[in-house]
Amino acid sequence: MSTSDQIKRVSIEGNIAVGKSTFARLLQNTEQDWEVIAEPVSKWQNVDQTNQQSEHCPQPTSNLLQMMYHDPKRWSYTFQTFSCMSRMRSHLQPLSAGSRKSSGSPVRVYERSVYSDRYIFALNMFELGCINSTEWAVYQDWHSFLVEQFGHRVQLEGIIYLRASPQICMERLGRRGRVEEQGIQLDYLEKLHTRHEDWLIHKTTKVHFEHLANVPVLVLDAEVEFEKDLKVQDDLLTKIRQFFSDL
Ligand SMILES: Nc1ncnc2c1ncn2[C@@H]1O[C@H](COP(=O)(O)OP(=O)(O)OP(=O)(O)O)[C@@H](O)[C@H]1O
Ligand SMILES: Nc1nc(=O)c2ncn([C@H]3C[C@H](O)[C@@H](CO)O3)c2[nH]1
Repeated sequence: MSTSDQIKRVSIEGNIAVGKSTFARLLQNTEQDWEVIAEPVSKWQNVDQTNQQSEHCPQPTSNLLQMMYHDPKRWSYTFQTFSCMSRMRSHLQPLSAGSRKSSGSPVRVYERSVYSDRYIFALNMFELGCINSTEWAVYQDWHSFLVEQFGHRVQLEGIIYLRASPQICMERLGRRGRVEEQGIQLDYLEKLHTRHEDWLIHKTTKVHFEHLANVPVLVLDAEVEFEKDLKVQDDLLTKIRQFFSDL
């Protein structure tokens, strides 16, 4: 078996600002065999336009994250195509040299996935009326096609769900102060919270891939402050080690 067949692929899922990046950094700094792939937010904030430069379009980048939050009806479909393609690229990225050489059991951890792109965000935008029914049909068609074509290369062996109330996420979002997110209301985080609960806890979201319906989910209480508390970190890491070894 090659290393790429042995590797376990896990995504970290959770509401906006629940602490995924913070948690992912903790994992990255814990074990060499754990490779973390960050969410490609900076790509969304800097869409490269250098190939299309002309007198009418002189700026080399545009901030699609900002555009989506500013005018969601106009930009949500475009955003979801771009976010999902960038997540596909992350899933397909070759293994790092460290993971290839690993004699242990390498785990690749993604911050979100092509599945949360569809079953959390795109679905939510459709339900909010920011993606119309034609756009939703087109999105689902190419999403299913690509996931089926790439097969095991985009499959997950496990999901870690960082769970916290929308109110806690709202406070953390405010503290983080990312400029594009300043207009986000609690109501939006509540809707995303419900989407996560339906998908990962109640399992009532209809998913279109057999492996995804049966994927193990580890639910972690993300309300606790773990950034500076070593005891809490230790408890979380014990759960993670057990989860990874059971996959
Ligand atoms: N367990 C925690 N307790 C208290 N504050 C936290 C905790 N985890 C993260 N934070 C803080 O909350 C803010 C958001 O965290 P982070 O950027 O990791 O969220 P995220 O889930 O990756 O966000 P996004 O959904 O935008 O990718 C940061 O300011 C971080 O320092
Ligand atoms: N509409 C929409 N669709 C997505 O697939 C998606 N993924 C992340 N985000 C937003 C949440 C944070 O503000 C910021 C960083 O996570 O980007 C998304 N927004």
